[in-house]
Formats: sequence, C-alpha cells, structure tokens
Amino acid sequence: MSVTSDLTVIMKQEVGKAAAAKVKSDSVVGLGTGSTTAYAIEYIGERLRSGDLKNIVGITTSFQGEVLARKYNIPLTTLDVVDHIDIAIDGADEVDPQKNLIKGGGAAHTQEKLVDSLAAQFIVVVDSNKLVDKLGSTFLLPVEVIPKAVMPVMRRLEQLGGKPELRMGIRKAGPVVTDQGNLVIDVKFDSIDDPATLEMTINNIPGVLENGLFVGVADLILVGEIIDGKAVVREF
Ligand SMILES: O=C[C@H](O)[C@H](O)[C@H](O)COP(=O)(O)O
Repeated sequence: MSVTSDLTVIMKQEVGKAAAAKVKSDSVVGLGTGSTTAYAIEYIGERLRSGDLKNIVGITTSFQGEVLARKYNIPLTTLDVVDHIDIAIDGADEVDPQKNLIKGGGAAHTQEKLVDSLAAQFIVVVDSNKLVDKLGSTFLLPVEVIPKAVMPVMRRLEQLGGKPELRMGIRKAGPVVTDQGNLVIDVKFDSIDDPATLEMTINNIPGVLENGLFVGVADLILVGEIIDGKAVVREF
C-alpha cells in the first residue's frame, strides 16, 4: 500500500468515527454505502457493544451495508416499518462548497437518495480528496437505468452535452448490475453549472431511475484531513 493510500484510510477511519459519535441512543439511523461509511458502521457497532449507545435500529442503503450491519450486530428495520429516520451517515464521491454531492461510485445512489433525503439530519463523511469547487470536475455522474432504456437514455444524455458510458464490472465480463437489477451509465459533463436543474432533467428521462446528484440534501459535511501529519476532522 502506498503512503498516500495509507493516509486516505486513516482519514476515512477518523471521519467514520466522528460520524458514529454523533448517533444518539433511541434513534433510527440510515446506514450509507462505501468504504468511508463502512468505518462509521463499524464504530456504531463498537458503541453498541460497549453499551455507550443503546436501542438504535439501522436502515441500510445497499447489500454491502446490510452485510456490514449484520457483522457488527446492528439491528435493522425497513421503511415499511418506520416512518422517520433521525440521522443518516453516508459517503460521497464529490462535495462542492454548497454541500451538493455526486454519489453512486458504488452504484448505490438510488437507495441512498431515498434514505438520506428522509433523514432529519444527513451527515456526509469524506476524506479531503473528495472536495471540489464544481461538481463533475473529477468524477463521472452515475445514472441508474432500467436495462431496456440504456441506448435511448445514452442518446438523450449526449443531447444534454454529456459523454455517457455503460459501467462495466471489474473482474466480471459484462455490465455492473445494481442491487435493484438495473444498469449504470456514467456520464462526463465538461461543466455542471446548475446541478439542481441537471438532477431534475436527467430524472425526467424515461427509463432513468435515479442519478447521483444530491442537491440540497446534505446537512453536515465531515471532512477527514491530514494536517502536520495528523488526521483531523473538519465540519462545514
Ligand atoms: O454508491 C456508492 C456511494 O454513493 C458511496 O457513498 C460513494 O461512492 C463514496 O464511497 P467511498 O466512501 O468508498 O469513497
């Protein structure tokens, strides 16, 4: 492992721990997806085990989250059963200064948007590499589509100025299939000037289930940074 990736892991751990510390007893907790949230789930599990945290239930946003929650003995519920979520913790692929996000690097953005947007408080956990001045600068925008809609949606995304490509699996011959059984188109936009409009425009294309723009959803961003060789967590 390189020095850079070692530091990234430390930033992710610290920010995950800081988010887990914000969970209160007797609450419903949205559990996001990804390598940073995985640390938050682990630390929530540790707090439950030590007795520092009591009587919480989690709502997961992916198969990955479900496996981790079970591993750390976090009781789970669903949105069929509860009518509110007190706090949700989730990662992001890009965060802009207005707290708008691109998510979906793990193809989980559809369930994530459902859970994160229902939470009374949505906390985002990222390392400092995820901060951008403008969304779309470093990351492609993920769009989940039903399989039959791939070609028409790609053509429409091109008309909107994007360069779409179907997400292919790593060590899998074929496309990535989401937890809902759909496919993901990743789109490069040269400049996302109006994320709110783009989010709505893409979601209006027939066959699109959800895209990875999260505009006006996040309440608090926790950023893991390395300052003078030490990991610190900054909030905004
Ligand atoms: O679909 C995946 C999610 O949106 C993740 O929360 C996002 O990709 C960030 O993941 P990580 O913390 O692994 O960078």
